[in-house]
Amino acid sequence: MSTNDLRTTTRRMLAFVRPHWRGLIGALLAFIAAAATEPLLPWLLQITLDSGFGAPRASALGPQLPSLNLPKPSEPFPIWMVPVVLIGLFAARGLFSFLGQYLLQWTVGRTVLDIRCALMNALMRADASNFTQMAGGTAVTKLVGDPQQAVHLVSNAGLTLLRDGLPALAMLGYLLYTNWKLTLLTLVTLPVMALVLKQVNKRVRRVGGQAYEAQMALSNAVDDATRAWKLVRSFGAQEHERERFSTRAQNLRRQTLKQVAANSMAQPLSQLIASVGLSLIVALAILQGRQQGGTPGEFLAFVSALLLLMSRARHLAEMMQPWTNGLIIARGAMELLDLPPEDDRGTVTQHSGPGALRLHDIRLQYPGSEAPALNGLSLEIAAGQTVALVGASGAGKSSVVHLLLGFARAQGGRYEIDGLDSTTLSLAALRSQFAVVSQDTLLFDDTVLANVAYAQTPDRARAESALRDAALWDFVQALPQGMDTRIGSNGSTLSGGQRQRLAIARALYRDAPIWIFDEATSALDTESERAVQDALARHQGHKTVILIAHRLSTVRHADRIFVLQAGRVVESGNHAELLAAGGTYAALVSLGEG
Ligand SMILES: Nc1ncnc2c1ncn2[C@@H]1O[C@H](COP(=O)(O)OP(=O)(O)OP(=O)(O)O)[C@@H](O)[C@H]1O
Repeated sequence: MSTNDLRTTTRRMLAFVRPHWRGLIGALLAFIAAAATEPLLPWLLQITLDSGFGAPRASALGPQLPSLNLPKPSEPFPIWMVPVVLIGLFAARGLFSFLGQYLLQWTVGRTVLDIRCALMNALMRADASNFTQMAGGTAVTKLVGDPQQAVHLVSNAGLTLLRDGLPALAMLGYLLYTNWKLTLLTLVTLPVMALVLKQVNKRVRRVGGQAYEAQMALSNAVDDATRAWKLVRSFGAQEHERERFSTRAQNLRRQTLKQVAANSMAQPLSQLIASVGLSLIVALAILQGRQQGGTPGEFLAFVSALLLLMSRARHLAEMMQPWTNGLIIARGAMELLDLPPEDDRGTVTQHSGPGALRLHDIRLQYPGSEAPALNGLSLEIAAGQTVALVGASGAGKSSVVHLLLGFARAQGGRYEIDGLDSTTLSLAALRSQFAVVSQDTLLFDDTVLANVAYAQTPDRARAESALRDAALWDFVQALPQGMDTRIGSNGSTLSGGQRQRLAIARALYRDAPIWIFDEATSALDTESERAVQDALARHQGHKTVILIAHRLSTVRHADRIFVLQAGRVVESGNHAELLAAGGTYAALVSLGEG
């Protein structure tokens, strides 16, 4: 992490804190008020001693403290005042401390919330390509753990800056006032100390970055092992996963140790430099005292003030490490803010058409891949038509879906929807035209109803109709809480076929003009598949339906079948026409039947 990165991250953090500055100022005032009660304690003690026992007896108590030039009570005060004032003082101090902590945490909490929401926002806007590279655990750590930890570390460091910085300044003023020559000489050691601390900090930043990466790798290992728990157990791979985890955990331990070692170097090094400076100054002070005269009291006052300043300065130097570590974590999390967002330049934000599609000479190549996934692909689908895309694995069927939904942009060719160039539509407007059931069934840890009416206002009657069409109504009705039954993480309490039918019901519920079924019935038994096909047939003519299936029996009733090969359409027609043509489709059918 470079100094520039540190500065940028600090600016970014401050931008998140700024809206909550009132909380921060409130906390600061409360801390100052709490600190201000401290000198009152010795003063009260003095009053108690001087007046509580009657008239002051100078001979017994020795000389008055010269520095405490405070009002002296002349009359003995009533005894009941002792507990009242003492308790009142402690109560005020406690209250201000509590208020300071509370307001600080309020500010921290608000800031963390804002950062988390901004990160989630960035994640939701990020281009699809980001998700193919990002591990699930990474996003969780960056959104959940990192903001809290980063703001906590940085705010604690900031608090130290206030707690020690202000008294250090005051002490410096006092030293300059009493002996400016010697004090200025003391400051000579500062550049040396700054140089050493800079070197230490450089190392802290480097090993801190490595420790952060190691932590991310560990989170991802846990994410893999829990998400793929069935696979892990069926492969008997628990030991393998344990070892993968243990290797990464060891690495994190090593990196953390290096981090702690780097952090701990700051204190002894700064103390060593300080001791050189201190011995020099003390020697000079004695020399000055001998030559110019001066009382041992003056000498003692100067040296003790110097020691106090150094102790504060040491705390300030130590503050750099948590500050840097906090910023390293913050930068890691805020990387999400820099993810390239989706290319959403379309200006038409509302579209409601019949669902006609035209792709002409499309060329699509994924970033980083050698060959284009779609290479001169052309096809036309009239509104209300049911069409099928077939072809060998890797022919480009799913890439057509990616293109239609705007997850990937074509590098060449033209994609029209209802006669409009798709790039003129905003992504939200474009996607509102589709309901998709994808190859990998994705469900949410919520009720059946919430899954069917996903991200829309739930309408029970409409959900029931969608569940009936998806041949799942009988099953849902028999559940203990019907549509209000929770289905577990990714629908873990359902069978594969039930999960797929629920995903179908979700697509049917969405009132979009174009339905895409990408291998959507692969997990269904023949009876359920027939039921879904019957439901689709009932909508035929009202909806544009795109079916993608390896089992050709499921697409034979389509109005038109497009056969894809190496990213382009090589044949099209209905089942009978394509069989009669005796081309690729006929070969695929005979392969399937054979
Ligand atoms: N995100 C991606 N990044 C890079 N290449 C990709 C990506 N997705 C797909 N591809 C490549 O694009 C080509 C077409 O893939 P696509 O998924 O469209 O095929 P498909 O016909 O749907 O295959 P299947 O029937 O196996 O699902 C393949 O060569 C694949 O490796």
